[in-house]
Amino acid sequence: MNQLTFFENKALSIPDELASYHNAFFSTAESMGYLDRLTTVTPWNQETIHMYGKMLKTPRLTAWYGDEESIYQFSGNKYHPLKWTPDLLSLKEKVEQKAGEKFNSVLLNFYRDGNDSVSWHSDDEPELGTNPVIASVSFGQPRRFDIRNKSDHQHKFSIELENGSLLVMKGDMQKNWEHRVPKSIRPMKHRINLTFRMINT
Ligand SMILES: O=C(O)CCC(=O)C(=O)O
Ligand SMILES: [Fe+2]
Repeated sequence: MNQLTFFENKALSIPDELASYHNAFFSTAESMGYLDRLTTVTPWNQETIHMYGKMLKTPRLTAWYGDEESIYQFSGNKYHPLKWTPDLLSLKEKVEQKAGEKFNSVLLNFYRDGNDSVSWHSDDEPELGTNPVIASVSFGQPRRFDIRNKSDHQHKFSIELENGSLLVMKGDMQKNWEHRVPKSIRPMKHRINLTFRMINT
């Protein structure tokens, strides 16, 4: 069973208007290949963020790829993307076909173990536009993905993002909802997540 929330024995998935989930979008063998190659060839970075007057290290490693003009502004910094690799371009094409959308950039997250995480946030930067479609691919260790309503934190959903899965977020998912990947006290192996985005330039 993948879903963690249940109602009368029926698994509750994310409402269709917020996201669609595709398990085994990539085969296990394909996924393991991508995980291995992306782990080793990506120039991973650990960003520092300013929070509560402290400089904190982001609890995961990241990398940003995309078309040259897909510059991403965050906390007063401008991030220039790395150039597409053949692997990332082929992933982008498959994901674009399924999502029925074009993307010009991808953010890679590397969760090294259960201590790595991403805390509650929405991907609502202005350059993503209103109601963006964001396609999220996961390789490696399955991790829990939580979603909660911004105005009612008790209104929430959880799913497990499995090896080779594709989650397409859409509608008002970024406007009215937040998401996270929580830390886990159970031992966790490597996971790489890729979120394909269209940055308006
Ligand atoms: O790792 C994930 O599944 C989510 C990553 C995420 O939310 C993000 O990069 O904005
Ligand atoms: Fe996100």
